[in-house]
Amino acid sequence: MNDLALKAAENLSRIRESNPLVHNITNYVVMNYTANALLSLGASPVMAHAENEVEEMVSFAGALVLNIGTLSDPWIRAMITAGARARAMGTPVILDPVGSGATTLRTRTATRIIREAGVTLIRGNASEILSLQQEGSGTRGVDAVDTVADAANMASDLATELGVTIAITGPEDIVTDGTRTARILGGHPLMAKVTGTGCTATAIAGAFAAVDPDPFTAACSALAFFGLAGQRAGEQASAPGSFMIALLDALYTLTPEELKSECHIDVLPPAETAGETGKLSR
Ligand SMILES: Nc1ncnc2c1ncn2[C@@H]1O[C@H](COP(=O)(O)OP(=O)(O)OP(=O)(O)O)[C@@H](O)[C@H]1O
Ligand SMILES: Cc1ncsc1CCO
Ligand SMILES: [Mg+2]
Repeated sequence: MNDLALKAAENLSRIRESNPLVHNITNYVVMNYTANALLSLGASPVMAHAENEVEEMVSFAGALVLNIGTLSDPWIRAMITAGARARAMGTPVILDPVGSGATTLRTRTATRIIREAGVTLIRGNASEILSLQQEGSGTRGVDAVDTVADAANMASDLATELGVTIAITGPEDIVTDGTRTARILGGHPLMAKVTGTGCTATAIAGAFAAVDPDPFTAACSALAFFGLAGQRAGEQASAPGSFMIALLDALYTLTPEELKSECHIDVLPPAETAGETGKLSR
């Protein structure tokens, strides 16, 4: 057990005690599941995307989650407006750049939100994160076509350049703020067979950011918690439908004590990051 595991347990307790409101401007595909995931975890979700409502809503939220999964122009304006208000209030803003790299609209919107909406934490799969630096990345849709190791090699520099924390998910997860880097293990292959588990990881990161002012430790805590819940769900269910339900249940039943003793978070040395086959130099 290390300090990050202790912090994860403390953050989970804080969420369950304080029930933070998480304002989500998210996609149609995952709205219901992510709202249920936040409720199971112990947070309070609200989905609100009307341009003339988001400033008021975000003003009493503990965190704002922006997800570009099903974009349209009014939603983009709402995300920028909500982000600006969150930034002015010092409220954490978490971005999920769903499908960034697949189309020009997605890539441009993701980078615009990062510039204009006060983003503190970005959570995406490897291809989405790579696209934030490389024009013309090979993403075809919302699923990753690159490995976590590919993206981890550049994420630390990108985090420094953008002044944000970056979380890359996949079979293993990497979190970096440019100075500190951690690897989180856990989860289950069925997580990639249920749509929106990445969006759910991002929403959960919103709940942790609402109780932890350090986006790096908030992201490590959230992914360690979600990874352990995925592992538990995989022990209960062997196919995607029942896995979805088992995952929601695991978010509800996992205790801070279990998280502290069973989660897998490794702090990586400054000059190294991890790949699926071992350590890679940055
Ligand atoms: N093969 C795997 N083994 C273990 N955990 C996994 C695996 N694939 C994904 N995960 C976990 O699933 C969650 C979602 O990660 P993923 O990278 O698939 O997101 P995503 O591609 O953005 O998903 P979506 O777009 O469907 O929301 C993360 O918590 C990650 O750790
Ligand atoms: C499948 C899909 N398409 C747009 S958003 C989304 C949910 C997973 O990212
Ligand atoms: Mg995604």
